[in-house]
Amino acid sequence: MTLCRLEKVSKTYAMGEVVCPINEVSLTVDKGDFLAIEGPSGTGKSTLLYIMCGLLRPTGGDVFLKDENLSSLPDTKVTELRGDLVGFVFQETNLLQALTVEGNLRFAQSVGKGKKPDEAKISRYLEELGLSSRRDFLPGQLSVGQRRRLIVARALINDPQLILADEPTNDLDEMWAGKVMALLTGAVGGGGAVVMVTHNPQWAEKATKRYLMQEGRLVENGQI
Ligand SMILES: Nc1ncnc2c1ncn2[C@@H]1O[C@H](COP(=O)(O)OP(=O)(O)OP(=O)(O)O)[C@@H](O)[C@H]1O
Repeated sequence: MTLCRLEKVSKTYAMGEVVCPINEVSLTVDKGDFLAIEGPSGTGKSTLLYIMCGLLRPTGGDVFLKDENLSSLPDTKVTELRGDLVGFVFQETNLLQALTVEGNLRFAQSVGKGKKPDEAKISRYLEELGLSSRRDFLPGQLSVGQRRRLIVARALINDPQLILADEPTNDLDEMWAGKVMALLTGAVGGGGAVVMVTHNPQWAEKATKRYLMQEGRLVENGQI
């Protein structure tokens, strides 16, 4: 089953200089896929993930989440669809600074598809990601790596079918990076799909398909 499909998607930014990081990219993400996207800094990898879930509208082409063409939907509907289907591991740690670790996860549950608190699941993720002793801390009181793990927990807490992960192992030591990769792989095994942007070939090797972002195009098995 296809979870996300891009058809000849392009994106141009016009902030003085015109930049076209994405140029007629087509891609299909099916259940069971674990895609890694690699490529030099500034080549449009984050832009692509944002477009895939409707956080950013493309300049051209079509984006489908399941069977819904996002270009024909208003922002409110796109937000709803994204909440039902997608978990996003942001590269920037954009946590809610006034809420505790546990509060951030509870908030994510309240706006997610179930809209119900599930304390047992929160405790399980805190345990798995080594944050149990920090559950009452504010994000500003965490280490950078702990914040990264919280961002991962937040993305997974609603069991999304499609996980878009932007450099999810950044700031993590080998042990925690391995744990995050195991959670992502487990989500794929459980019937989901992952698209992961990474600069780390060791983790990219765990994917079922590898792509290189190069001059606005996605090249399968491309070499840096
Ligand atoms: N909001 C924006 N306005 C104008 N230009 C932008 C905007 N966002 C990104 N860009 C430009 O688009 C290009 C691609 O950026 P993007 O963040 O997608 O790259 P990336 O491959 O994810 O980079 P990195 O590996 O460093 O995270 C960059 O040249 C960047 O300057």
